[in-house]
Amino acid sequence: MIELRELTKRYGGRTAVDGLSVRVQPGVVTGFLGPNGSGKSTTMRMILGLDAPDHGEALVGGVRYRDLTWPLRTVGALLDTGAFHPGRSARAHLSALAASNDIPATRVERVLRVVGLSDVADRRAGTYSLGMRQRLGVAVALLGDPAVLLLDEPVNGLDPEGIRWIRDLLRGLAAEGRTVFVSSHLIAETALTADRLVVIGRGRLLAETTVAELATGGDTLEDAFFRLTSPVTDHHGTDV
Ligand SMILES: Nc1ncnc2c1ncn2[C@@H]1O[C@H](COP(=O)(O)OP(=O)(O)OP(=O)(O)O)[C@@H](O)[C@H]1O
Repeated sequence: MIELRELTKRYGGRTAVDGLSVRVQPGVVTGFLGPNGSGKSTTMRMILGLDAPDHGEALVGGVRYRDLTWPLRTVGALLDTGAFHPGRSARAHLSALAASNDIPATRVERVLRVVGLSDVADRRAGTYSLGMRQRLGVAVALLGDPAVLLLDEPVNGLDPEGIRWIRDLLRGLAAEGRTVFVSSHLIAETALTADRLVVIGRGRLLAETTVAELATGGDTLEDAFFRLTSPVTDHHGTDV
């Protein structure tokens, strides 16, 4: 489980995340939705200890990230798919991470298989397409067999086959009982993957709901999403 308690982050005079309190449950995919600039990435960075909150806290399995003994074995994250050394192969990259996190080497071959990179595992990551880098990012997230997974806009830039692959993978991981928290600004795509939804705008919680509940209002999912977020969005779709 992920628990956010009054999580708050300010940058200068601007509040990027504003008193956010949410529980993200295991066993389902939870979509984390909001317009551009609404604070999704900042929230994820705070959960992962990459940014310090000004107020409140983020707990993973009841523990702050910085207090986890083996973070990679508790929470896997996909934040930035470009963050691989271009001269290193996928296998070398995963093997180094496994060794430094006390993860058995057998996990390397396992996650390479799961993400479909076994056949190209010795090629330099610098030669990978965006979709292959995304798969390598997912392999890193899965390496420690974590109970909690955090993915920031995982379908960005992927082709339809890649999108379907991510969708099936996330649903499978949730069905295994893991907590899967995935951010997006696209309600239609999120509705195909997620069961639960956390919707934010200007850093504040707008709704904690399910896809089914959101769709019962009579209008389309997209209309329901716009209705929720429009008070915090200007006519260009940019957060103001
Ligand atoms: N390092 C930073 N310094 C200053 N302001 C920042 C920083 N990081 C984020 N912000 C601001 O905080 C707000 C929230 O940004 P954040 O990236 O978390 O939103 P987001 O919902 O992930 O947006 P997107 O969907 O566009 O990725 C924005 O106004 C952004 O400009």
